[in-house]
Amino acid sequence: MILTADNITTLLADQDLLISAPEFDGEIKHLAYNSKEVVPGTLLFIKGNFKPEYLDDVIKDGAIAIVAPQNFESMTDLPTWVSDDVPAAMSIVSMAYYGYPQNDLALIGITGTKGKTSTAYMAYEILRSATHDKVALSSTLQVITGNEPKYHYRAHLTTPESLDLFRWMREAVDNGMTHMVMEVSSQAFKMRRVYGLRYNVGIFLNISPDHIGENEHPTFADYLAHKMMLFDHSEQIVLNADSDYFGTLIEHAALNVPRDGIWLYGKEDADSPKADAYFEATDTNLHGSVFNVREVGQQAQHLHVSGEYTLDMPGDFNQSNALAAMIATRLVGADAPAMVEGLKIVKVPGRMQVLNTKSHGTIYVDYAHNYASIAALLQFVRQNESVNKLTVVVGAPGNKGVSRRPGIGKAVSEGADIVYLTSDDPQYENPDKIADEIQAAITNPEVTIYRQLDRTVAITEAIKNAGPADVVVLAAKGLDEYQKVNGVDTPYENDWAVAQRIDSELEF
Ligand SMILES: CC(=O)N[C@H]1[C@@H](OP(=O)(O)OP(=O)(O)OC[C@H]2O[C@@H](n3ccc(=O)[nH]c3=O)[C@H](O)[C@@H]2O)O[C@H](CO)[C@@H](O)[C@@H]1O[C@H](C)C(=O)N[C@@H](C)C(=O)N[C@H](CCC(=O)O)C(=O)O
Ligand SMILES: Nc1ncnc2c1ncn2[C@@H]1O[C@H](COP(=O)(O)OP(=O)(O)OP(=O)(O)O)[C@@H](O)[C@H]1O
Repeated sequence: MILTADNITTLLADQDLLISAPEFDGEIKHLAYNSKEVVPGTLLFIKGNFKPEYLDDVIKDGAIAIVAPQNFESMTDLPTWVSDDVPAAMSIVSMAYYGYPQNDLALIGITGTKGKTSTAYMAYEILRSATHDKVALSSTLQVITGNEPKYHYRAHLTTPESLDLFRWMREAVDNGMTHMVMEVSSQAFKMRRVYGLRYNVGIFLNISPDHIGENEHPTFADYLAHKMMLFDHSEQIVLNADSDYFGTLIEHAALNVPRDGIWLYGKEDADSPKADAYFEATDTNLHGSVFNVREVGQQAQHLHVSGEYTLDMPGDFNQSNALAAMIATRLVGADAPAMVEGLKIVKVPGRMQVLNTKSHGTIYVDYAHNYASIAALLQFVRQNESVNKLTVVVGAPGNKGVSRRPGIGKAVSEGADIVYLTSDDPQYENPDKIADEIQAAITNPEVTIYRQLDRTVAITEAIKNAGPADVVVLAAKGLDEYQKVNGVDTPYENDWAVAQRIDSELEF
């Protein structure tokens, strides 16, 4: 793909993203936002904390022009488009460069404080069944643009940089994909990674205080405002009627989408506003769930999703995620048999993975790492009357999400019998101090607290001491295979592998 200098000037001017354009008539053969990705013919976008010294390599490696904020034009002789919003400019130029691949994809965008990845995999699996494998995925865990393993990429962000996103979308379209499911973080809206992109269906799962701090959102209001940008960019919206701040959410949604394009879902008997579709568990156990979906009112009857579904993932929050995925996929063409099939087989790596042991009860490996998700998980386990003791192994990362620590302690205090406070990516902080902060919020004297900063030893002890009717939750690290310590990714076996190994050693 090739863009001319005139194309770029016009694209940026049309979006009001241009301060000045260079005298230049070259052809752009490649785009990059990192100096290490520059090849001859590259247009480089200079954003974030780009260091002027990178420019030496950029010129040496053959960049022919840059899009940069003010002041950069004086640092280089390279032709420069000056913009006061380079990330937005990058999105607009990237989508054009890759030929607007979004126009050939039915696109579902998913946001929410919790459940984005789980819901994305559910929608992906339903659509795989509905479209005979013509669906792409962009999630925190993986990006999938085709069915062969070479088109499966490890993700580095929940929502990729726009340049990567549109390149992957192009690849998906070229691979014959007709649908795409993607997670859209509030940070992606804030950092303009999805600037100018519209979704056929936007799913809004829930919102609770999170992601507030350095490098994220300064306040909850800022977090909420950026999450609600999904409403401004979606043709239709699937909204959780049980979400906190529902009044604010529906008010904002209604400003952008007519009522017959807003689909509300909720839990049967929850004290929530009227929804179009409800779910209710008909059989829930520690390993999975069977649930019923009921449509209410005239609008909902177009959905045709009433009936009973089996989900191979436990937790009523996952039934809620599943109903959101069902409605959204219905709106882009999936039918009920595809939903039955997709939900029966869906697995989300590191989310609610269940290990049933012979003598040490049920073990969950789960990514829950803030108050809302740990509380929801422990509450779900508690609902099961056969559970004896509930043990949680948990820590919190260093230099990140500091505000989560008291929330983790509170959730443990409300729901656990035993807790092992341990390490979770301590980075440059002392994990013992992080554990102190979590422990300060465990006010329930009934909770037995152990401190074991070696995560592998903590998991070993927790499993060893659990009886056959107990549950052990290994929280917050999912299938991560490293601990971030002092800026280094230190190899770590992963919680699931440790649990399986300990269980087989104990049974032997
Ligand atoms: C605040 C934030 O979102 N920052 C992201 C942003 O940083 P940035 O633009 O300042 O980039 P930087 O790493 O400081 O580097 C500046 C520029 O120099 C370039 N560079 C860098 C090194 C070099 O040798 N040469 C070079 O050209 C980089 O490519 C970049 O364009 O762009 C970088 C990639 O270009 C991201 O890695 C980085 O995410 C950081 C790591 C991050 O932690 N982001 C989190 C907050 C985030 O985005 N999270 C959400 C999920 C939240 C949720 O769960 O809901 C997400 O969508 O992932
Ligand atoms: N709807 C929900 N409400 C509350 N908790 C949930 C919900 N869905 C999932 N969870 C819990 O949150 C954890 C993280 O889920 P998931 O990875 O799907 O969310 P996410 O929004 O992608 O998270 P993150 O932004 O932290 O990557 C799960 O392992 C589960 O414990």
